[in-house]
Amino acid sequence: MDVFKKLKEFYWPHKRHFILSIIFLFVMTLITIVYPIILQITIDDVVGEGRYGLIPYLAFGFIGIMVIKGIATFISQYNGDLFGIIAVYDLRERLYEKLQSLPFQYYDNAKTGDIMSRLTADVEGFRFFLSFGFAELIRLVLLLVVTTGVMLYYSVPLTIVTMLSIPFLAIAVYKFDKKVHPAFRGVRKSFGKLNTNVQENISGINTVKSLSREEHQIDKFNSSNKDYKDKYLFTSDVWAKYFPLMEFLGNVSVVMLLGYGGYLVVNDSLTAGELTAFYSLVGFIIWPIMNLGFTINQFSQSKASGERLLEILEAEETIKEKPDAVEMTRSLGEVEFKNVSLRYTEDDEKAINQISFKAENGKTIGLIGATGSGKTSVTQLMTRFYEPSEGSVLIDGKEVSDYTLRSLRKNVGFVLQESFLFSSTIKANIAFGRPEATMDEIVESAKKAEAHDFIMEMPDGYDTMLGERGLGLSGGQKQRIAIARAICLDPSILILDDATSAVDMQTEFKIQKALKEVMAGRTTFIIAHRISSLKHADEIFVFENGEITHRGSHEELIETEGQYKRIYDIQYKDQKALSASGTR
Ligand SMILES: Nc1ncnc2c1ncn2[C@@H]1O[C@H](COP(=O)(O)OP(=O)(O)OP(=O)(O)O)[C@@H](O)[C@H]1O
Repeated sequence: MDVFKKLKEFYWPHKRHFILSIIFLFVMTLITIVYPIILQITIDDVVGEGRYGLIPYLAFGFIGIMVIKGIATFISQYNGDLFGIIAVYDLRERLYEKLQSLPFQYYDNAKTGDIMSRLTADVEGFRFFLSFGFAELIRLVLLLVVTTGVMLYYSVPLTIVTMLSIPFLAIAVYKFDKKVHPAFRGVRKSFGKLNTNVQENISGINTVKSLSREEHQIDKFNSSNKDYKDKYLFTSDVWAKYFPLMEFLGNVSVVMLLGYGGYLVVNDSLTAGELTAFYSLVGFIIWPIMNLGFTINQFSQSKASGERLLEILEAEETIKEKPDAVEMTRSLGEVEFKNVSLRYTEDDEKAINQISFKAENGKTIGLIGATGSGKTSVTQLMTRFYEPSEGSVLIDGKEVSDYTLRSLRKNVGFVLQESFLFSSTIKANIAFGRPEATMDEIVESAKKAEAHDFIMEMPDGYDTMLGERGLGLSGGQKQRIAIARAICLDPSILILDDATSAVDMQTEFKIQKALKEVMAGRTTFIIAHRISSLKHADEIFVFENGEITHRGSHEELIETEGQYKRIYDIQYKDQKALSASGTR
């Protein structure tokens, strides 16, 4: 029950609907119990004693209580449903908010398909129990108590005999739950995996097709699909084994009732009407107890779902805002690293090691080095995507952790190697970081990013809808929209992480010309593998194994023996050879 206790804050505020539903459930249940009593009166008094004048009263009385039962059923079901629907509405909202606030570290290991299945199937599983399962359990207890009361009123010994097999039934139900709960947890997990498979395949369809790995993907899906099927079949197996046992135990009750009850009627200790009423009443107990298997089934599913939802809700938010965090208004763009090291996880080597530098406002810093040398890691610390393991990162002389996350990130614009475009209009994509931007500002940003001309050639211009992940645009076009998005944000610090690697040299030259204007007055970090992309930087840092091994201007670095000069020689060798042959 721990899961339900922990998730109480979502459903308990709506207890009004639950209580209403339960009150009318009481009414419904009590009326149900009246049926066998009417049956008993009809058999014993009307048929047995020939008092046919009672028939109209019984008939109208019966219709009357049917109407009341109908109304009670409506109110009970409607409120029960409402209770579940409203509770999971809040829950879904909170889950989504939590997903937005979880740090990058969480997403490093998370699988999209699995998260999706938690937000959909697991939330639904939880709702189903809130809406129906809870009420069903209460109905069962109620039926047990009231029915047993009426049975005891008719005949104490017959009640005892009839109830003899009930403890065995209860044990079978308990054992069933013990088996079925872990099985359902397995089913939920497997469904998450299945979803992950589908989602990854669709997201990576280009890679799958270009490497002709469709067969492999199909096999992978089939194995997940089979695992899901097997897990589900296992629960069916448990269900199929226990259900006949429970039914058998239920029927033992009925046999004992008919045997002993018949004996009592023959001995005139019980009337025929009372035996008939007893028979119906036993059905009211046996069915819900057998049904308890189904309700427990639901309960197990929703408990397993609740556990998976709690895993998200309770995931640690490693990057928290301080209670006294200050707003960063317009940053000056002064970035300083003091002996900063970063280790992504305890077991990892340091991704960056003892980095120190100071970038004055308005300056352009180039970062170059082999892949995995730590360039991106440096920039991710500026926006607190990750927290440094040692040292401090300062902006405008203050630790980045002293600022509110929102204001900090509003001041830093990123253009990544592969930026994400949403399936929305071009206009909305450019203004994503600043939805209040005017149309003029959007167009201005696009012009600076050399994107305006191709946008205008599109059928609906800025209102053109983009496909998922910007499908329908070339790599270079997508990149220019991403650059326009960063320009539109008007940040004090701009980070271009391999931003122009997807465009051809000519477009890169054009974008760089535009970016020069954009970079004016902002501190810019350019991460690039091409020297041409960063040679105009005020200072260039050369990264090797997480450390800055050389720093200086382009001119200084090509005069120094080292990594930068080696890269320069490789990239410009052909050019030098060409010009040498030209001068000969
Ligand atoms: N999210 C992460 N979790 C764990 N390790 C990471 C993560 N991101 C990067 N790393 C590791 O940190 C090191 C530095 O990576 P980083 O991305 O900073 O390099 P980079 O110089 O930007 O490389 P590239 O030029 O390929 O983009 C690498 O060894 C990488 O494997």
